[in-house]
Amino acid sequence: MGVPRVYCSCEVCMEARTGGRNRRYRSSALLSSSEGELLIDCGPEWRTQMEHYEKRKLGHVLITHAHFDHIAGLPEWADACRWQQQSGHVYAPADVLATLRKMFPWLENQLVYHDCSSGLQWGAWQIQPWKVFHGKNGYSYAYRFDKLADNIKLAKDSRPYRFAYCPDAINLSAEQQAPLFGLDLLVIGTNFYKEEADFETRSVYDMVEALELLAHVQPKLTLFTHMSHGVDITKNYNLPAGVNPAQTGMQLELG
Ligand SMILES: O=c1ccn([C@@H]2O[C@H](COP(=O)(O)O)[C@@H](O)[C@H]2O)c(=O)[nH]1
Repeated sequence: MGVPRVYCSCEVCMEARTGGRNRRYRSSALLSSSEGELLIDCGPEWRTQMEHYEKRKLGHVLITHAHFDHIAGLPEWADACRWQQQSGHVYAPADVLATLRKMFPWLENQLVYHDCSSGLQWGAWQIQPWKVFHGKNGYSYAYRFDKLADNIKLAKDSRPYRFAYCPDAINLSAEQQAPLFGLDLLVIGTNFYKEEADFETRSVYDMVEALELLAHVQPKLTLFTHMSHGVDITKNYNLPAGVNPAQTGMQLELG
């Protein structure tokens, strides 16, 4: 979630406006591989971030669900593609693509839609979507990324890298938790440290609930993303080893 919230003057939002450690964009990640770059979600800060990283081109975007904070950058990207006389490629399950068609009927002039319901191979990565409960907002998709074994012999007892990206979920069923086992890295959304609102009004895990999930699925490393003003990054939440809040611009070597 973006911080500061325009309507809010809480301590976290005020710190974001002044000190800036709590200033956060909507969640998104860029996967670089031998195949090129794949952006995961394309929110309203897409242009700001492209400018910040001095990037002029983007060819491929994977979408978790068609909510404003994950797709609002698509029209601007499509416009950039038009001026660069290139096609952009969007990957999402069929129902997400159908919603995008209704919301932005003109985008397919410039963007090519690919239904990835049955998975997608991206360079060394096998990518698989699965449906996750998104509370009052219905459902979203999460993605699991399994690195394909290459010719390099792996050390004994090691195996190719696996990670999952799950920004918008809450109260996952046992079946929905299954792809979260055996991960090297889990990126999971937590709006608040502890959210006090009624469960029926909520849509994303808080950190306290996510820590219970982590104790069960036991990823080697976890990054919390999608943090709203319910998380004060200047505070010490005494998170366990291997669990950290994500930071804008952070980079990780995957495997
Ligand atoms: O149907 C919907 C519901 C919400 N949104 C956008 O999602 C965020 C709020 O996200 P949470 O996942 O509930 O934290 C906000 O930007 C809404 O505008 C939507 O686009 N469509």
